Amino acid sequence: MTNPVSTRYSSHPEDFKRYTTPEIREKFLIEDLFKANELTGVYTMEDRLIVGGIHPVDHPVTLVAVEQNKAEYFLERREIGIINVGAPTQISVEGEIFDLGHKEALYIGKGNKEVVFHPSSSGATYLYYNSAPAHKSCPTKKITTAEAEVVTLGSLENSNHRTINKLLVASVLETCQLQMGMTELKPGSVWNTMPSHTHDRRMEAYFYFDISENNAVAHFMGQPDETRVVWMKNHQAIISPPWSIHSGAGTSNYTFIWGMAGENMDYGDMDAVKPTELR
Ligand SMILES: O=C(O)C(=O)C[C@H](O)C(=O)CO
Ligand SMILES: [Zn+2]
Repeated sequence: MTNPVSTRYSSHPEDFKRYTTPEIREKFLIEDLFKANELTGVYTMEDRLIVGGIHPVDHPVTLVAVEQNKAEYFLERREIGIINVGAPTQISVEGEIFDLGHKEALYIGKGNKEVVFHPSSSGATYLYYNSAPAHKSCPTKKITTAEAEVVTLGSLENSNHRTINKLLVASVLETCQLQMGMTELKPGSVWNTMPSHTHDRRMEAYFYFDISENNAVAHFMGQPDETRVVWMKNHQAIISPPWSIHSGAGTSNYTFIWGMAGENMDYGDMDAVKPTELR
């Protein structure tokens, strides 16, 4: 069987400035996350995060080690966070069943051998995941938006009114280095992460969804003094190296999942950049 997870190497910010649009898309954009009855992924050398999708259609999908792990099983030295962006479904971990509703998250700690993703009985199953190396086993836990740390930022006047649901963060549960959450833009607002920021201590990945038909998101990346744009469609993800801003403006409102790994677990550790400082 071919390896369902491909490798992407890290880029130097000076090299990034010389990339063409197709090169930026090839190195950072992840276009086809969901394939029927498969787990797909990209293993980025940016903090070794694996970013991917699981799409069980007519039979369950099992989490198995990929070539990059060189391990007996996927979670031998890793943790994983999964957010359901499709119909309510079930995930079994060492035989224990977790019911995962739309926009709910499941954290599974290092050391769990048997993880099975089941097709939903009530619609299409789309599970988005991030996985990071882990040094110890933290308890497996489901987190709903009611259990998340929720903050509302921005305003309609600034077109950036949004709710940040911090699902898998240190204030909600214990993880080794993974942090994940979901930001929902209010109707009429289109800007995420504006004012923007970088955090050299952590890389980040964004996954855009709930983008309605014929709409798209212009995702901005690069060092603050020399940015580039990547046009993104529904169900696409993008890798943000630690030196890069990660902001987006949609042609309509949308939702996205952010995930981070790296040096610290402090969600608020960001180096803010004013809109007037961007180039
Ligand atoms: O809209 C936002 O602002 C975000 O969602 C920001 C992300 O959570 C982020 O970049 C965390 O570092
Ligand atoms: Zn960030």
